[in-house]
Amino acid sequence: GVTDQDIANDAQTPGDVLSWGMGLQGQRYSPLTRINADTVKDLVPAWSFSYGGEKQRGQEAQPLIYNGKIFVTASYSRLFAVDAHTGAKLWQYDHRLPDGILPCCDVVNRGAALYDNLVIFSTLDAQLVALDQDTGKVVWKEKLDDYKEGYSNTAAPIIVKGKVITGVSGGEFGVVGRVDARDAKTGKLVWTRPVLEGYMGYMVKDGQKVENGVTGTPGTSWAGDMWKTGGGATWLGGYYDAETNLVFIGTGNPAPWNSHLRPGDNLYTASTLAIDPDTGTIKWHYQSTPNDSWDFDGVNEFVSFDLKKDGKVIKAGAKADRNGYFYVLDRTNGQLISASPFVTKQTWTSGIDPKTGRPIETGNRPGDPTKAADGKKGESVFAVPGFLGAKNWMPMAYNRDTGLFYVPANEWGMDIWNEPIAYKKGAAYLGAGFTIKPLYEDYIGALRAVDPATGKIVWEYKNPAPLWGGVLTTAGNLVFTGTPEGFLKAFDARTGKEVWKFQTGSGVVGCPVTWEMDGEQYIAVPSGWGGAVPLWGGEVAKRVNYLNQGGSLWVFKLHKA
Ligand SMILES: O=C(O)c1cc(C(=O)O)c2c(n1)C(=O)C(=O)c1cc(C(=O)O)[nH]c1-2
Ligand SMILES: [Ca+2]
Repeated sequence: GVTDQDIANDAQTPGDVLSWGMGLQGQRYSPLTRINADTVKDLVPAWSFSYGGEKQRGQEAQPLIYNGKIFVTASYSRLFAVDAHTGAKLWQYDHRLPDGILPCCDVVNRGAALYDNLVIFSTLDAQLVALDQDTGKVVWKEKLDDYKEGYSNTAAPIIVKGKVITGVSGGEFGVVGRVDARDAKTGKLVWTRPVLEGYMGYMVKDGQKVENGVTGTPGTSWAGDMWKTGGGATWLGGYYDAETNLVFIGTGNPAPWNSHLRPGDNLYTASTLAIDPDTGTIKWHYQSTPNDSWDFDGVNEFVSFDLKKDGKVIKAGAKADRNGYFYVLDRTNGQLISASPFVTKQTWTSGIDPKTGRPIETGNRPGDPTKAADGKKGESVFAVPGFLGAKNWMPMAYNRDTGLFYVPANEWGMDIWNEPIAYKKGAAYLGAGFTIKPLYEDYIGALRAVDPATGKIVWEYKNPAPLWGGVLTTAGNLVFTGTPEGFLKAFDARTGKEVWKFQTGSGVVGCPVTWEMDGEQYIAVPSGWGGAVPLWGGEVAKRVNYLNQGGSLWVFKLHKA
């Protein structure tokens, strides 16, 4: 079975892919070189596997590879085990979902975690399920929270020292964002850490709840009782860095979207948190969007890397935030090193104050509805980025050879206005209306190579439709990502030149991975258009809706002459 040591070594062992991020730091970098910028022209399909059924929605997952098997999750909380050599189905698990689930942004799932002989994934009705890797039978199942209150789960769990670490979705329903650690073999809770100031966390000792401290004093960052239903969903899960022994997890938007109802910074929403995996203590936090008024959310992944600057090596981490800034922080203490825009336009700040780390706002916020003539609709403003973000959930990759981050970015803005809203359990809690708008005729998506030492964009690839898939980079000087137009594409990691593409038959919003098996290198990526763009993208979505939906897993290898 998969051990803690195997998981700790994941990034260095190209024969398997055991964790979300292809290694717990989340660099999505493979040392493999057989498929490289020269040979990639000979990359051809080895096989493809259809997910079947009528449940054809966004396939955002990152496959896992272990022991000749591929474990891949699919829309509607399904999980397939497939023979990595032949593409034959080994087994399939269909989670029985109740009618009343409340996912905000499509019925997606981003992947599983492997531990011992288990494959563990979370479901849209906010459960965590552990299956036997050989049979697909349920070994344990735990309720994370109540789906009727708006809790759901779309993220891949991670395993840190025998514990399975999860977040929750539901920021659009006023849930309480939190991080949980459970014993990966049994599913039993070890600790829980709410991420809204005011809430108490606790550990479980001998079956008893032992409180382990409040998260802060809400009075200073939240108005009144607003913190109690304040969102901050941890909906993308986290990464872990062994050098600092910290779990890095992003927190989403404060609830409701209407920021006039919750004056203050609203800690710890729209932040990066560093959490001690042994106790659940928050060691540091960095809030990128205080009092978020645009659904900039901030859940984006924080990727650990060694920053080489002025002849020194700094233990750093980087985050391409939905708010348009590429942040580099000292990952030992959360101090800001740099923040640079990675999109061409943003309207909400004139920059990030390097001393305080806070945004310098321009006042480009939707107006207060209580100040409007009719008391119902506040002044509408045009704001950039749009609420789907300069970058959404789709994970970037870091290449240790080029020293560059590859960021799947989008260029769009929105008209946004605020409306009155009151909290009601299980109902949408926005208090805002919006229309997303493209900025440019010829592209929305842009894959950008960002130099973390300077913040400069070294190259870019422009895509007509928004980019919505994860990124993979390799020592073969390659970067892979998918497009809603149906392609998996490969780029030269140094120049950005497109060197290969393949049409998969539906939009690619999944996360590609690579591994080595019997002396050959393979690439796998799920295909299947969906996610938030077709649901919320308005006129933007029309730019892409020429491909059918449909779920499948594509696997490629080099053609032998
Ligand atoms: O606040 C939340 O709880 C939450 C959850 C999710 C999710 O679980 O997928 C998304 C969002 N917010 C969100 O704001 C968003 O833009 C989004 C896009 C997607 C997607 O899978 O395409 N999910 C989500
Ligand atoms: Ca959200």
